[in-house]
Amino acid sequence: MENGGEPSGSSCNGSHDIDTENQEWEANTSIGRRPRAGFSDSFSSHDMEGGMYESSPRGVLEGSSRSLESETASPGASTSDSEGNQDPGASTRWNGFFHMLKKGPNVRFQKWKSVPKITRRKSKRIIEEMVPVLRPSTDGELCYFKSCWNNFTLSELEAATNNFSHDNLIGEGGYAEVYKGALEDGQLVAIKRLTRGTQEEMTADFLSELGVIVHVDHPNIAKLIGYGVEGGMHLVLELSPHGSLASILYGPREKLDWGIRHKIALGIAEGLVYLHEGCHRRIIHKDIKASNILLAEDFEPQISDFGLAKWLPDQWTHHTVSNFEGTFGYLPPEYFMHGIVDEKTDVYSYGVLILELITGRKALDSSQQSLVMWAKPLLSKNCILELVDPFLVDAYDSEQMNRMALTASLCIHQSSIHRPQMSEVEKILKGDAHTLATVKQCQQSKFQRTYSEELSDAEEYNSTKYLQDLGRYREIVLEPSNDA
Ligand SMILES: Nc1ncnc2c1ncn2[C@@H]1O[C@H](COP(=O)(O)OP(=O)(O)OP(=O)(O)O)[C@@H](O)[C@H]1O
Repeated sequence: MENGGEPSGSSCNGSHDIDTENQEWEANTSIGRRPRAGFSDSFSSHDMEGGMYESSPRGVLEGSSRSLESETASPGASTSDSEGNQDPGASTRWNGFFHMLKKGPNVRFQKWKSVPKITRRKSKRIIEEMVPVLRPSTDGELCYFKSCWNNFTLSELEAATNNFSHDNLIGEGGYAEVYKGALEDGQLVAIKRLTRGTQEEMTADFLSELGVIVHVDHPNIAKLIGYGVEGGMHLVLELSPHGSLASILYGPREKLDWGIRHKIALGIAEGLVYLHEGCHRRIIHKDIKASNILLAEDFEPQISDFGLAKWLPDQWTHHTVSNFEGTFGYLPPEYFMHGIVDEKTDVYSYGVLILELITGRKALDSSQQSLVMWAKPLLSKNCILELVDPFLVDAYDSEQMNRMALTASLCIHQSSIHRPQMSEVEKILKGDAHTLATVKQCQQSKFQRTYSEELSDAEEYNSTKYLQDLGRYREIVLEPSNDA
């Protein structure tokens, strides 16, 4: 297992900071594209009542654009439904939506205020009560898109970025180039310009990201300032002066003392609690990784890149994707094996991320060694000293370190049912002994009940299988047809 120098996770789309990632990574990026599950997902629910909820931000945006379908119609692009059937109307809806954005639309988006957690077991009546809140209404909660976010013209974006000059390029991902810019009033921004993938992939990414980010409002979520749809698809975000966590953790790491690492771990946990439990909708980010964590001036972390995010209706147990999307090294076994996505997908990725903060090692190193596989035996023997990043020497708070290591081991549990919820993670990190005792007790009883299951799981999904999956995935990504 190596320190530094390699990509953080093996991603078919891994985003990176321009200055810090190596050439090998760039090769991966240029070949690999993020396969979109949005066109072929199946939405698995045991008790879903068909059609009641939109399944993703795209659903809401399409919903908004449906009323404008007659405005613009353009044959050509199409998308598919959850069964993979082609939907020729999708292109029309998207075109209608973009047309509407260009005009400075009266599309109404609702800011999701924080609400008490509503469990999946809540009655149908309560779920139905929530529905109108999620749809355009006149309850005063709605805000008008154009009054909240700026619709930038292409010339404004060009002026801000010196014509998208290479000197202003601060990051690249699987779908986007990110440019530093200064608006007319002097505000510094990051302009994310979708440049890679097919038109459909870029549109799906744009709609997913816009559809989530305009509805969320939390100190640990990246802030949207506006958008631009002239000459391409652009998102204008507040600039994070320190770039991404990946750029610092695998760059000038001395900036990251223990206090900052702990602050980052806690802030990401709070952001995820908000996404999972604090919004009216359950939002699964699906791509939590070091390059998707931006750092504000005071190193407050902000979760960014909602291109893969999914909304889950309350009564759905999980969502199933049939195409792989996401980043190797950060994804849990049930995702590899069955395509299952729920909150515990993010919990697992979060566990990997805090292991990176503790160890200074990447989720996958250059020889495809998994950080999880390396750290698990050390965690189970409580060999904290062997885990800790040598850069820290012994400059850390031992209690906080123990809690972080314990949290990591809980979050990367092979079986999703044994992983804590993010609200429990937050409490454990803050030193809440009662929550820790409850989680441990709960784990023990689950362990007793599912011991045999656990054994068969362990046989089914071990490191060999992980590497096989990795190999298979790489083959798919490297297939020439993917670049066609
Ligand atoms: N607001 C911002 N401030 C500063 N840097 C940013 C900002 N947004 C993005 N970046 C930089 O650009 C990189 C790529 O951005 P992002 O991850 O959003 O692109 P992407 O194409 O959606 O990536 P992915 O391949 O993960 O889907 C980030 O890792 C970060 O280094």
